Amino acid sequence: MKFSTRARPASPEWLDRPARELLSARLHEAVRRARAGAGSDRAAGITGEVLAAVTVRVARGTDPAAVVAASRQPDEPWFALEQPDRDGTALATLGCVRALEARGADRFDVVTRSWRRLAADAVADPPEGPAGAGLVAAGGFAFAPQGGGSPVWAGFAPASLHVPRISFARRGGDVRLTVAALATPDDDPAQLLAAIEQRLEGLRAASALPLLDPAPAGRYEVVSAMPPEHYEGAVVRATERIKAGELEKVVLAREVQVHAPVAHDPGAVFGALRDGFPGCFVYAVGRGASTFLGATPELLVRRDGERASTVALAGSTRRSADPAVDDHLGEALMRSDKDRGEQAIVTRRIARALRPHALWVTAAPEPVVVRVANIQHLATPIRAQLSKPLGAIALADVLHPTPAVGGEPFATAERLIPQLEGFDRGWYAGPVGWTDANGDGELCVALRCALLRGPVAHCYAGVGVVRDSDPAAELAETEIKLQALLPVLAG
Ligand SMILES: C=C(O[C@@H]1C=C(C(=O)O)C=C[C@H]1O)C(=O)O
Repeated sequence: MKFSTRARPASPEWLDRPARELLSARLHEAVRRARAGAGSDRAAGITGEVLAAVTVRVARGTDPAAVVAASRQPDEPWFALEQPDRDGTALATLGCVRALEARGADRFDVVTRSWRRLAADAVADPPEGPAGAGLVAAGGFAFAPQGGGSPVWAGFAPASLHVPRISFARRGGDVRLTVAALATPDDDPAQLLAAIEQRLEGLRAASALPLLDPAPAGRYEVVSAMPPEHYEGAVVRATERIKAGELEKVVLAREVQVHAPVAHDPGAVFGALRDGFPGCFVYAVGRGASTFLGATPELLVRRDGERASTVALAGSTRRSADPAVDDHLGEALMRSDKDRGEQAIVTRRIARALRPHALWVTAAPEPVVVRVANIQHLATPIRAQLSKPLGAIALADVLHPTPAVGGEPFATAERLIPQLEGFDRGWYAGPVGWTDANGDGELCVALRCALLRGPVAHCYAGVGVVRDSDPAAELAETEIKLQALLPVLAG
């Protein structure tokens, strides 16, 4: 018997020869521009840093998150955002050639300006194909301007977008790979190319994410960071402030931790979330050894040219395995004055925030019931035609935080939230997503989430507190929301 001795390549050749030549030419051009820029006016924003990238089509079956999870080196930054039910829409990135970070009230503005400058100067293909194909900046923002200062959130700056080394964007069967480098005046284009090629050689063409351990050994412990009575007490105090006329609504959250006998596996958790919540935005942001991930039903904003879309999501009830009971729960939610009121506060504020930037803003006259595996919500889709060239990150700045996660009026809620909750929200309820070189992009609200740090997972869930909120019912609602993550994390 004769066996073929021809060695099969371990990985596909990600860039063919013409793509390599194009990349090489772009790297030369980027270094040339970086040198020219370094000698010119820094005050005009010319910094001597120029991005170069090339985008190619790759095999239809390529699974962006699976390739990234399988190829990630220890502590290499990564990002994934996927909505399986929306035609397999996915963006997954690996590495970082340039981090855009900021803190404080103008953090959205600071990273927007840096990104615009880099994107405008870049030597790259214009965005084309699936959303997110081409050069992007991906990452997220803390809930509060200085949020994430506590040690558990180390690595998660209040604003942190990365321009990745490698990114995959997919829609349907169309998958694109973008590879990027940052050229500075002292760089050698040949070395920049060699670094990219070396990283591409280490990419593994995985077609599935790892599975969760079906029979984990050892003890898992689920603990409230603070006793549940602390949360009920916070709800009581919030309703008192609302009745005193200080504010209409405030969202209060709590933290629950899962202590596992071994380190949580972010790739496997991401895989379980996308299987269990295919209609949600399933996201992951890896910084150092930590990963912040979740499956959220809430879009903060999608910007596509002059169109902006968002959704006002508020008002929640549980689901039932019995379809008749499930429908009944949904109908009761639609008829609940408390939930409709909570929802209307969010819709009104979003429309008001968008109006100064739009030719028109439309909100559906009535909310609809949106169902995900563990919970149902009231949702009002909202669309706007922009009258100003605001990009996705600037729009996130206009909208964040909506009263779905903050309160109304926010100036009052902003002071009350840390006082009553008593912990650092970090990136919980902040925007997570990406923007491209045109300013298009998508950001979701990071809910139903966990911060994975080795064997400990920090999970967060909150509810909107209004005048007639019942503390026990609100505590129960946090438990329903936590059911997105706890079964996946707790072995
Ligand atoms: C704050 C959270 O969820 C938000 C609050 C909701 C509510 O109070 O009904 C519903 C959806 C979300 O906008 C959370 O999941 O932690």
